[in-house]
Amino acid sequence: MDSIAILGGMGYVGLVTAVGLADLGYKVISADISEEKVFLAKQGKFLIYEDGLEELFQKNKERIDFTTDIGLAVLDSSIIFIAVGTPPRNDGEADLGQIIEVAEIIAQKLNEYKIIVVKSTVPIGTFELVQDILKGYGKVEGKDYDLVFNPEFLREGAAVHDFLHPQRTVIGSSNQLAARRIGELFNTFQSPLIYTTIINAQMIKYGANAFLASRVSFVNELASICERVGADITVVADVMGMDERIGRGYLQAGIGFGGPCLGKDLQALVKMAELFDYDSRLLKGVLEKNIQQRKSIVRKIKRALNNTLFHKKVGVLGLAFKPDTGDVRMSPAIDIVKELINSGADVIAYDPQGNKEAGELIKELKLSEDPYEIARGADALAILTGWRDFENLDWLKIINNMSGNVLVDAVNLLSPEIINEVGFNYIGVGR
Ligand SMILES: NC(=O)C1=CN([C@@H]2O[C@H](COP(=O)(O)OP(=O)(O)OC[C@H]3O[C@@H](n4cnc5c(N)ncnc54)[C@H](O)[C@@H]3O)[C@@H](O)[C@H]2O)C=CC1
Ligand SMILES: O=C(O)[C@H]1O[C@H](OP(=O)(O)OP(=O)(O)OC[C@H]2O[C@@H](n3ccc(=O)[nH]c3=O)[C@H](O)[C@@H]2O)[C@H](O)[C@@H](O)[C@@H]1O
Repeated sequence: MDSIAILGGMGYVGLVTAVGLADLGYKVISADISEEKVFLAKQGKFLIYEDGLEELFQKNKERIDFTTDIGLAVLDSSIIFIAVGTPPRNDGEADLGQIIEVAEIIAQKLNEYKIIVVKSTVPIGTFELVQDILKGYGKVEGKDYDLVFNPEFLREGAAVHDFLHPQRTVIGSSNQLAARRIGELFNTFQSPLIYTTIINAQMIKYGANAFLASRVSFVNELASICERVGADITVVADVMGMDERIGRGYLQAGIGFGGPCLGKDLQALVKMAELFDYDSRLLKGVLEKNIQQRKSIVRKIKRALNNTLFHKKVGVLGLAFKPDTGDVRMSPAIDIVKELINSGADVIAYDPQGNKEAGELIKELKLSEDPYEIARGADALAILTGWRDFENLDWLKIINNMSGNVLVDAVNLLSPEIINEVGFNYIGVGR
């Protein structure tokens, strides 16, 4: 049976892939440069929280090893998955530094034929770069190694579920045999296995994320129009989604898309298009609308407070980029909080899971572990993440703690009728 190395094995994708492949019965070596993450993992502790991950790990732990020795992981495996990060550079292009680092180590340590599977989201040109690195060490494609792209479609917060129940598995390669061997790893899943070229697989991954982002910006654009004409976007989007051709997903208007992926991949796609002489004005518009959306939330809060944020006390509920995760990376809430603070507001925030990470990002941000505490003396409250728990807060107790009555619900979580009845001045998005 194949033994599998996962490089970047302590990241969101790497760890879930490692645990998931172990659950499919494979022996896995999860290798990562982060000494801290590997040290904790050896004790069965992980820095990321994903529903079901710990249980799945406990069930399969005899099949998983953790190491910081990337070279050893390469030597000891017949299939190498690369799941390192591809963060955005300042200009929006994907930073391939981590990919280059691991490709160099693979090239140095490759001792016999292995299949190298890239799981990270990587732009066109990356596979040629990896081939060049391997060639530089005298490694010959087809003899010493073959390359496969197996893009990942999991969502944070539902990562284990998405790994175990993929809607499709995409295998891109120019080598049929290598592609089939990787496809076989996943052949217990009921979903379709798609074999295609590497370039198609790359465009499938970027296309999927760009389309999800476009839906979000599209519904936010409609919301902006609804707001002005006096319609309710929640009703409009709900009924639009009943048409099977449109579908219900990603039609929730609100604060805009955030997180480490949709925005990054959309920017990378725009840059990639530019490198191939195409100016994608449509996709640039999607990004622009997303930035506008965040600004419009700040404007709503300001307007409701007589057009000034200076010395106004604003309580913030939610910092994570979406509910069910503590991840605040590229969270719209973080940008909004920074803008409020820069405009002179006194901000205190609460997130069920993201407080610690947010505090590291915004040093001057006051945090509380108690949602009622942030309302104390507040002129306005803003809901910036759609945590379901917020729906069940005692809103009467909250308004009694406040000095004002403004509630900006940037994620359209609450029912305006119920909340207004409590005495709030409810302000949603597109309704
Ligand atoms: N987070 C997500 O939900 C999804 C991410 N992706 C893609 O998967 C890739 C990984 O994303 P995440 O898991 O979120 O990133 P991450 O930042 O959580 O994990 C990357 C891991 O790689 C490690 N690393 C960095 N340099 C290394 C090196 N030279 N050798 C070994 N390990 C190294 C880091 O310590 C870290 O643990 C990205 O390309 C991303 O776009 C794709 C689908 C979903
Ligand atoms: O490539 C990736 O990294 C992943 O990116 C997204 O997953 P994720 O970033 O975890 O989050 P989503 O659940 O897709 O949400 C993205 C953002 O859109 C926002 N959103 C989503 C849906 C919606 O209707 N409205 C809306 O504003 C969310 O609040 C969040 O900020 C994709 O959904 C995954 O398929 C993909 O694998």
